[in-house]
Amino acid sequence: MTHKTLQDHLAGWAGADSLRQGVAESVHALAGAAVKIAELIAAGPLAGEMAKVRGYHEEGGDSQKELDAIADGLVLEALRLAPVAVFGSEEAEEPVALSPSGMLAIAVDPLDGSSNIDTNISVGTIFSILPFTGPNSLIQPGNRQLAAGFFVYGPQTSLVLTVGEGTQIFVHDRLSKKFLLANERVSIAAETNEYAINGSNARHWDNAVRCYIEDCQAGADGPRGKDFNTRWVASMVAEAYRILARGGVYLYPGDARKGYAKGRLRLVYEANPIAFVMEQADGRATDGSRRILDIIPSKLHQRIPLVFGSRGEVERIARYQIGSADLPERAPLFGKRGLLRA
Ligand SMILES: O=P(O)(O)OC[C@H]1O[C@](O)(COP(=O)(O)O)[C@@H](O)[C@@H]1O
Ligand SMILES: [Mg+2]
Ligand SMILES: [Mg+2]
Repeated sequence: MTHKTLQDHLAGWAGADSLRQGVAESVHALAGAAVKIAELIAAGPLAGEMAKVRGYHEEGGDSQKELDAIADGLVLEALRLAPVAVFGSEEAEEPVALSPSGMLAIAVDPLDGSSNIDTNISVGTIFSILPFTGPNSLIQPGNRQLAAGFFVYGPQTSLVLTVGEGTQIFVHDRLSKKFLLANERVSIAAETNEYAINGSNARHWDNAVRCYIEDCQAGADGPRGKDFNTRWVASMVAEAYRILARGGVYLYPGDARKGYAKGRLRLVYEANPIAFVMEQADGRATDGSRRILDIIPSKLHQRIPLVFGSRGEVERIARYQIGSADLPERAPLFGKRGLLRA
């Protein structure tokens, strides 16, 4: 069986359109960097002390691992050769100006799930490609994205990509050294019985999240009338890939811990690209109630509560948020606070 290459797929999409050709070039540049990152991850401890903490992000205080910084450098180096005017990264406080004639702005999480790189689980690189519109190009709403996606460094090195015409999955073929099309039209089941959330934060959740999870956990004996499975890899790209493959819902809500009022994830280079991929695969992504892609970012490293995955479940969670009338058994429990804490 022959598989279409990423090259052919993007060339067909871009045609003679120069903006699209720029997007295609950028995706190829990202793919080149991803293959190098995948090699380092596959070498694990043989590649050196990649999991060593080398510092803390100024914004938010999360730790930065050696490999976070190396991945960031590889992505930046690759994008210098693409028509990119400005590059924003989780690993750099400020955006970096690249080609003065570039027509694109690209925001990246070079290594998502990096707190797990020493545990041999799947991690990845997330990217969002926007048109360059001037100094604020990186903080356009997600609905302006031209393309977005993520690479997963797991048993397979995969690329999940959308250019706004559905979501496709490519797998890196080690023999031909090319990304080959494995799924041309990903479609997430609307209904699911799997949810992913870090349950250790339960005591910090607000009423809406607590009620939703309690109802799932009550299973066939509760208001949902069916049993649920919990899944939590603590690597969003791995969760997103699983949801694309077999449905499910992921939640990282805001909670009462210090610094977590808006959750943990970043709007510009985590939530927006994941939301674009999800919607193009018939799924949904919200901050609990609002569509992620319509939120206007205020700054590059802004956090946002994030819920994504199977459409029916994401929509149901929004109804818990507002204590909607079609959840009568739960409505009286809804207190003052929703997923979006002020
Ligand atoms: O450790 P926690 O709080 O459960 O958070 C896990 C989440 O944080 C992330 O690791 C955030 O991404 P980074 O690794 O890029 O900081 C997600 O991949 C994951 O879902
Ligand atoms: Mg991340
Ligand atoms: Mg990261």
